[in-house]
Amino acid sequence: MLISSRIVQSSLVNVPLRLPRFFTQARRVYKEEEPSTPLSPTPEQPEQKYTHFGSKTVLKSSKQKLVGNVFSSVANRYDLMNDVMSLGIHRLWKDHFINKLDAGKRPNSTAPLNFIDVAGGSGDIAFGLLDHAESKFGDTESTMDIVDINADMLKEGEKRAMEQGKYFKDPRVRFLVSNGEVLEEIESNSKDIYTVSFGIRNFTDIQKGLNTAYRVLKPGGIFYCLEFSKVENPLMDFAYQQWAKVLPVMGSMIANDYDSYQYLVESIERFPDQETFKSMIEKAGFKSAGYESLTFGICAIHWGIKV
Ligand SMILES: COc1cc(O)cc(C/C=C(\C)CC/C=C(\C)CC/C=C(\C)CC/C=C(\C)CC/C=C(\C)CCC=C(C)C)c1O
Ligand SMILES: C[S@@+](CC[C@H](N)C(=O)[O-])C[C@H]1O[C@@H](n2cnc3c(N)ncnc32)[C@H](O)[C@@H]1O
Repeated sequence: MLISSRIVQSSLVNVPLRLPRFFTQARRVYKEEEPSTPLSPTPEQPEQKYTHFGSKTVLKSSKQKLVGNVFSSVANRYDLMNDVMSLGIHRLWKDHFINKLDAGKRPNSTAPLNFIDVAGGSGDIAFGLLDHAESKFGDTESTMDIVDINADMLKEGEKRAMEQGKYFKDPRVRFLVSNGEVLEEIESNSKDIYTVSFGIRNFTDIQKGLNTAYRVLKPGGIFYCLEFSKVENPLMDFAYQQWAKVLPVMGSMIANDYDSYQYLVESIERFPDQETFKSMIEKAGFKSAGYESLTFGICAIHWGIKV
């Protein structure tokens, strides 16, 4: 019997797991650790909080630049590396994310939606959301702000829009270089849908990013996040950890960049687990917060509503 690709696809994205009790793992707690060898503050550098850059402890003021260097370095091989590292499964995650949100101006509605895709990079989610709104609801009016702190990554998005002949120099679509933790150009209470995909993990202050998402959303607006998370099944976690060890080697061989992919692996490890991140979403003020783990918890979709 031919197994339809959709059955295979859905089994790779969302595996209904009934874990026996002895399989459950203690939840790893996300916390900012003080540096093991604290840099003593100098007169030029008053006491500064530290943060992590992957597994390294760095001055908080330097993280944004370090992350910027990483994404400027990976930008031109970003799409290829995603397919290689995830065996193409990242596409299934993103399709599921877009279909589950199912956003678009309904035919009987007069008000187009205002989307913002933060850390939008090469446009996978932003373009996918607009395509979905148009194909499912005939929506060609909703607007999209694609925001990213890194101009090189945004250039990849603009290049794709130009090559595909869609959304380039489109009055509905803006490409904005801006920090997702602040979004100073975005008015409060102005957006209907806020999405962030594989981006918030890289923020210097994740809670600040969530608080800003809350600020820019309208009452009734939806926060929607796709991010790496914690693998709940110990056997799958073991296999995943072995795979993760290979990612920097792939980065070195394909993109000539071992360190950026070592950072990727370490940043995934540092990101809070599903429940902890849900609590952070609630702390920002969102209600009805929830999540869905995908592919054994390799990543998860989290959401919340601004009431
Ligand atoms: C610097 O930061 C980044 C740089 C960059 O270029 C991209 C990103 C964003 C990254 C992604 C969107 C994808 C990254 C991919 C991974 C972290 C790997 C995910 C791994 C898998 C989906 C496969 C896991 C493999 C195993 C568990 C090994 C055993 C199983 C198989 C080989 C068969 C496949 C079966 C399953 C997957 C269940 C970035 O942040
Ligand atoms: C792995 S890429 C994700 C791109 C895209 N959302 C996707 O799903 O493929 C992470 C993106 O987050 C961006 N980023 C990191 N820190 C950011 C910040 N503070 N504000 C906005 N974007 C940020 C990076 O520049 C990069 O483009």
